[in-house]
Amino acid sequence: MEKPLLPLSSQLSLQNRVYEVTLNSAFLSWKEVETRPKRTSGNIYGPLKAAGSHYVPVCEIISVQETEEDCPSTDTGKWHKVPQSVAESNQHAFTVCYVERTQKHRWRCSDVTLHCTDRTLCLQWVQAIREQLSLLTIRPKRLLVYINPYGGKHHGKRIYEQKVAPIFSRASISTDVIVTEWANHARDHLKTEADLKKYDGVVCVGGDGMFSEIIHGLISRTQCDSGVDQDCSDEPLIPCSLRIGIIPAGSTDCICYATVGSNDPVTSALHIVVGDSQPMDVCSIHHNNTFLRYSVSLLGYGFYGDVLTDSERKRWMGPARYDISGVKTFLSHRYYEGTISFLPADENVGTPRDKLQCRSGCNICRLPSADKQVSKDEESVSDIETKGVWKVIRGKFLAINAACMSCACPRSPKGLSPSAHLADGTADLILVRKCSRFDFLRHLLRHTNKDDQFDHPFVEVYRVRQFRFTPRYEDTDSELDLREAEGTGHKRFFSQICREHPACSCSLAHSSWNCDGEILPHAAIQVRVHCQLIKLFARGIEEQSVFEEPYALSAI
Ligand SMILES: Nc1ncnc2c1ncn2[C@@H]1O[C@H](COP(=O)(O)OP(=O)(O)OP(=O)(O)O)[C@@H](O)[C@H]1O
Ligand SMILES: CCCCCCCCCCCCC/C=C/[C@@H](O)[C@H](CO)NC(=O)CCCCC
Ligand SMILES: [Ca+2]
Repeated sequence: MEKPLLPLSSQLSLQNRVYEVTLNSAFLSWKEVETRPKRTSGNIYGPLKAAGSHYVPVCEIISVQETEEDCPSTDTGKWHKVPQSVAESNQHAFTVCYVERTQKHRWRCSDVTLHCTDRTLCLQWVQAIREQLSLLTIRPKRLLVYINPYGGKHHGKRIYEQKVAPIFSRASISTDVIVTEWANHARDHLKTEADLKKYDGVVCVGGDGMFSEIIHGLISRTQCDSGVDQDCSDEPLIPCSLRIGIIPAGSTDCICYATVGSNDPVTSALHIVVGDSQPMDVCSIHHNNTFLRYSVSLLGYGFYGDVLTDSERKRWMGPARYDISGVKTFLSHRYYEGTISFLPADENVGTPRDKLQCRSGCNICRLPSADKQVSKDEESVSDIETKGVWKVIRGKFLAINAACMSCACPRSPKGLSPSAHLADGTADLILVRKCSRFDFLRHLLRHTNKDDQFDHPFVEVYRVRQFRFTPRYEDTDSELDLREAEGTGHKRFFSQICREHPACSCSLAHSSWNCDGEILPHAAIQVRVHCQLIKLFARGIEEQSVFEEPYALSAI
């Protein structure tokens, strides 16, 4: 068959109505054709108004296939599939599967089956659409999938098999699937074993902790292959080339929610299929000259560190563990002393309180940042950063949080820092100073409603590129001793007394850092944001108008 020329246009039928169907390089459209009813006793009724126009962007078509029509069997009267070749002439049809937007940023697969008068026309349509799809080279063809069977409510395997695998197979994506057998299985496999050249992306089925494993594996592998020493906190890191898809199956699923707008496995699978790409910042965390971990969502000392420490003992409860530990930690109302020093970001990346939320195609994330200029100017990141002025803040804090992105999640739909950006090379540093329980509750509750959680005299927020934290107890050896001692009732008693009587020079009160849901082994840390170090199969949260009026005719 000859190569079909575009635009291709035919009159095809859909649910017994005739449609003008057109394919060009951007859209597939179908529009009902004006029809005149048959003449009866010389009267003409009409013309009837043309109704129902539909536009599907080619980049949102998932697949096309020739359709097998259902016909009644002559002997049994039951319905069964008849291969297209033996079907009646008008029953030649093809089905196009495409993305449909529903509520709350969710995507669904929708189908349209168009009937042709003959098979040649039908095959011409299938071929033309397939050809357009083959031009979309950003779409992944081969994926490496890791499933954490124990994330969230332990539904990861079922979610993948029932909701995601059928979509991948419909989109002709081939997969190698690994169901993890131990913690850090995925990380270590990516770091040392996986033949990454075979794949166009990596898919993570699980929660934020599982995603963290994947990025640690990929980032370490990339640095190792390029000879970059991760222990050296000054050295710029090499961006990872493979994109990562997240199929949410965890307890918080904040990275998925904040990059897609929902924690829905089908939506995430469709963002992977269409080959979306969203760059993301990553924080590196060092203790002296030792690399500790990477973080993309929350780095929290004090309140969120304590919630996590307590909730780890309650893993068996599933996602509810965070609510129980949250209430317990809130009631304990502990505060911590320490010093934060930070390097503020330039003004042109906005401020944490400017209410300019990061959305699909965000202008702030497209600005060249200090980090991104490095290769152009042949100037090292540290040269640029030392030109800034470090600020130092000392005090008593209930919480010290750093968010590289909004950290929106079902618990807090606007997130920990609603105006933080996914890919601007900065993090928002939030300091919650010691205040009353009542005030802290008001602050926490504002994460769940429209009020500004930073609009309190005891809360400060800064947009930063780097920061350091030193707890008041300085001696790192005693830090470890304390951790070991915490288990004994005797020490816990004295530690409590010391917290409540700060005049006592012991200063035993200490917390831990919650790093994307993992506890860090040190409290004294140095953090630096690496602009756009990784890429996800996502596009950021779409503006609501895209959902309300998809492809309004006036816009085309
Ligand atoms: N096969 C496995 N057995 C035990 N632990 C695993 C396995 N695979 C992965 N893990 C670990 O399980 C931890 C939790 O996983 P995950 O993030 O998927 O779920 P979650 O903690 O319920 O969700 P969230 O991180 O969103 O709060 C991760 O730290 C990961 O390293
Ligand atoms: C009394 C009302 C209180 C309401 C408070 C709501 C505040 C919610 C802000 C949520 C911010 C989540 C940030 C994401 C953190 C993840 O990297 C991490 C791993 O999944 N999850 C937690 O640490 C789990 C953190 C859970 C905290 C409760
Ligand atoms: Ca950022």
